[in-house]
This record gives sequence, structure tokens and C-alpha cells, in this order.
Amino acid sequence: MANSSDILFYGLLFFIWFATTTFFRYVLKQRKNGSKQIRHPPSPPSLPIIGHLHLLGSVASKSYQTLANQYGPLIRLRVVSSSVVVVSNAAIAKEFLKNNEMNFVSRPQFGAADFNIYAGSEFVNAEYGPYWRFMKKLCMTELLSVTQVNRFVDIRRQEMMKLLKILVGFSEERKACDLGVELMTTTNNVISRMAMSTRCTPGLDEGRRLWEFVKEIFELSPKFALGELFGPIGKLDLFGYGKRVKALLSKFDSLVEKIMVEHENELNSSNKERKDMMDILLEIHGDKKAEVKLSRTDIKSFLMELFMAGTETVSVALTWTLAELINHPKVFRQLRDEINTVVGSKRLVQEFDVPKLLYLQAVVKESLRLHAPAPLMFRRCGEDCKINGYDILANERIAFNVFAIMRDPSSWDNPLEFQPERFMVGSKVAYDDYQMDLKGQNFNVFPFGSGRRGCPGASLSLAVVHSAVALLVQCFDFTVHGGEKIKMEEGSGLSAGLAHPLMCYVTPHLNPLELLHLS
Ligand code: HEM
Repeated sequence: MANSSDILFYGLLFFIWFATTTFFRYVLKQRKNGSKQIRHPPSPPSLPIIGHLHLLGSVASKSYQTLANQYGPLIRLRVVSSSVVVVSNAAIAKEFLKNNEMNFVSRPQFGAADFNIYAGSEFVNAEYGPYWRFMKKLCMTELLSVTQVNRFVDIRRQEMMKLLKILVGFSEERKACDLGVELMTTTNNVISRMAMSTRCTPGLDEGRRLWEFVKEIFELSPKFALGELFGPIGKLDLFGYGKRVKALLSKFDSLVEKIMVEHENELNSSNKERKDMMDILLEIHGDKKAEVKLSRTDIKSFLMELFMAGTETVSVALTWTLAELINHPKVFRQLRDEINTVVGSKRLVQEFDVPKLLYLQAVVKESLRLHAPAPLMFRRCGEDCKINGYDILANERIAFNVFAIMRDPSSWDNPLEFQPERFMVGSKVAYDDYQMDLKGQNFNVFPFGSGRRGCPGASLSLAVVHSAVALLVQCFDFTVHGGEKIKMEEGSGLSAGLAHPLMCYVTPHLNPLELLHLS
């Protein structure tokens, strides 16, 4: 067995080998690029081997924003053997995503495929091609279409009512509540029930276990992707994240396989009134004439990606919106007045009220502007091209810093202020620009991305966020311990949630339980 000095010796040897090869590869690449006279976007001064690693903090979008302020809205960063071009203003984002859309329609791969049991079945990071096109069309016309989202309105209602009851419980016990956790549970339940008719309640084990696997995979993913920085050495999985991701994926897979078999038995035995996403996917799996043959692995991979893309983002959007409302009592009161005028105090607000609640829509847009739940959006360059006079090379990764763009002082007055009024009719800025439907046509505010690759979950997200915010404001007052303000600090996760738990006390304004039977 090797003793500790052996391990130290081999470790050192390994480090020297790694450092020298990376350094020489870097020098060779520089020379090769130099001979072709490539004009990369500007870069901050870098250190040998680690490149710009020392300039990056724990919240990538914020570090990129700081660097953009110093070196410009189009920069190129390198960390060890991996590079990324970072875009930090709306005009340049439009140049990539609209004027050259087809060249930036694929996404880069992160992490070694060896540890991903779903490698080859991915949708979110799939190459632009027949499989992605088929799945995207399926999302837009069936799985996440407005019609399908509307079909599940009662499920959202039931989950919202459960949330209200839980909050009444907290208020009766006069206990502080972690609002972020409750909002996360509600979001997970809505998505799990739409996806495969499971819930994440402690009593119902399946839903909760699914949620825990997805949460752990979500938390591990950025660490796993770090292997990337070490080039081919990343495959060795020195920190063991790859093996952990693989083990979690296998557990997720077994659980979803079990739910899938239950769905198949149900589909064979009866005519289900309402099909969830798994039912729809299984029908396509069994359809011999389907345009694309969907395997069981494709279905499981797709459902996992939906959970990853959908649950954290929606609950993060909800948590930030509530935090802003608690910190801005005037906005909170104005929103409650609007709900009172449109809905009254004799029934609970419903989803069909939302089109008339313009201030509510403005509050949610402003919150998405200030707190992008997906702060960095990644694409991959298809072929060498020039953007803004700089060469962007094939396969180069592009990070759109949505966080920085939506706070850019050259596009927004008082960009760091929470001012929903900017999205109301008669605001100083052009109505058309601000009232657009967050569809990615206005590159000053595109929290759901843009174009073919834009988020297919936007309608579902807005349905959940609007109704939850409206119900909470209609029914409760929220206070923070000692009357303090909530610290609006971003955490370091993929979806940039609040760094600290949103702990608050709730007091009923209207008693939701009394209004429930009237609604
Ligand atoms: C507030 C909530 C959400 C935000 C802010 C958000 C944001 C985004 C963004 C920025 C992208 C990348 C778009 C691009 O590259 O142009 C994206 C992609 C995606 N989102 Fe969402 N998302 C949210 C909720 C959801 C939900 C609820 C689902 C599904 C249940 C979902 C599913 C997806 C999928 C599947 C993709 C990949 C689409 C593709 O590559 O074609 N998202 N989302």
C-alpha cells in the first residue's frame, strides 16, 4: 500500500506534468492563433496556467459584470484550459442571438459525458438537430403549451391552497416561516404533478425522493462541470463529483422507471381523462409512426431536465418577488389595492384575474429584470464568424450575462431600484418596448432567453408566479424579525437565489380559509 510520502511525490509529479503540458499547449495555441491573425475579444491580463481564475468570485454573473465594466461588453476569459466569451450588453446580445441566431443555436456541453447515464439523450444541451427540433416542437405544442398549462389550472389552485393553509398554520403558532422553502415545495408539487402526477409531500415518498435527487444533482452539477477546466484530466474525476452525479442519476432513473411502469399499466387499463407529460411521452414511445423514436432513456432524461430547468428557477423568481415586496411596503400596498379593486375581498384571486392585474404583471417583470433566475445563458458558436469586429471561433462558448444586461445603466434609469412603474403604461420609456411579453424580442429584458432556444416553460412559470404572488399579497402581511429589511444578496447557485433564507412572520390580512369555500 502507498504511504503518504508516495502519494505526495506522485501528486507533485502529476502537478508538474499537468502544469507544463497546459502551459506549452497554451503557448502553441497562441502562436497558431497569432499566425492566422485572429482578433479575439479583449481579455483582462491573465496569469500563466490559471488564466483569469483569480478574477472570478463565487457568483459568476457578478464577477463577469465587474470585468465587463472594466474591459467592455464583449470579453474573452480563460480559466486553465477552458475559455468563454462573455456578452454584457443588449446590442451585442442581439447581434449574436437575433442577427446570427443560427450560428449560436446550440449549447456547449459541460462535464465529462462518461458520468452522465443520459449522455446522448439530453434536450437542454442538445445540438440543434432533428432530435432537439422534435422535442422542442413537442414542448411548445403539447407538453408546455398554453392549452396544456391551462388544463392543469386546478392542480395549481390545489397547491396554492395548501400553501395558504401552511402559512395560516405558521401565523397561528406565531412561528417564523422560511418562505423560500414553502415556495419551493409548492413549485415542485405543481411541476411534478404536471409531469408525472406525483407530489413532494413527506407522506408521499416518491415525489419527495425525486425532488431530493434532482436538488442534489442540481447542486453538484456546477462542481462536476469544474472538471472541464482541467481538459482531458477532468475525465479522471479527481474530486469524485462525477461518480456522485452518476450514482444520483441512477437512483433517479430507477424511481422514474417505477413510475413509468405504473403509468403504462394505467394507460393500458383505462382511458385517462387528463394526460400528464409522462403519458404523452409514453404514447410517442409506443407510436411506431412517430417522427422520432423516443426511447425510455430519452423520456427519463427529458423529465429530469424539466425538473432541473423548471423547479429552482420558478421558486427563485417567487422568492425574490416576495422579498422585494416585503422590502417595499408602498409597492406591496399598491398591489394589494389593485387586487382589492379588481377582485374585491369576498373571494380569493384566481388565475383568470391576472390579465386585469396590470400592476401585478409589472411587479413580476420588474422582479425578473432585477433578479434573473437564470443569470447566465450559454450557447455555442457553430462556425467561425465576426461579431462587433472580433473573431468568434467555432465551438467557442458564449455566456450571455442576462443579470448584467438587465441591470445595464445605459438601458435602464436607476437600474438597481425596484420600480415596477417602469413597466406600466405611460412610463417614460416606450410602452411597446417595456410591455413586450418577455418573449425575447427586447434584449434589454429577456429573462427567458430568446429565439428558437428560448425557454418553453415561460407560460407555466408566469402562471405559477402571478397566482402565488397575488394570493400571498391578498391574504397575508409579512414582517421580518425586528422589523429589519431582507438582505438582497445573491447566492452562488446556478439559479442565483437569495443567499440567506427568507425567514419571516406571516399575519393573515384576509382569512384565506374562510374565503376558500366562497372561491
Ligand atoms: C422563472 C422561471 C424560468 C426562467 C427565468 C427560465 C429561463 C430560461 C432561460 C434563460 C433559458 C435559456 C434560453 C435561451 O438559451 O435562449 C431556459 C431554457 C429552458 N427552460 Fe426555462 N426558465 C424558467 C422556467 C422553466 C420551466 C418551468 C420549465 C419547464 C418545466 C423550463 C424549461 C426549460 C427548458 C426545457 C429549456 C431549454 C430549451 C432549449 O434548449 O430549447 N424553464 N429557461
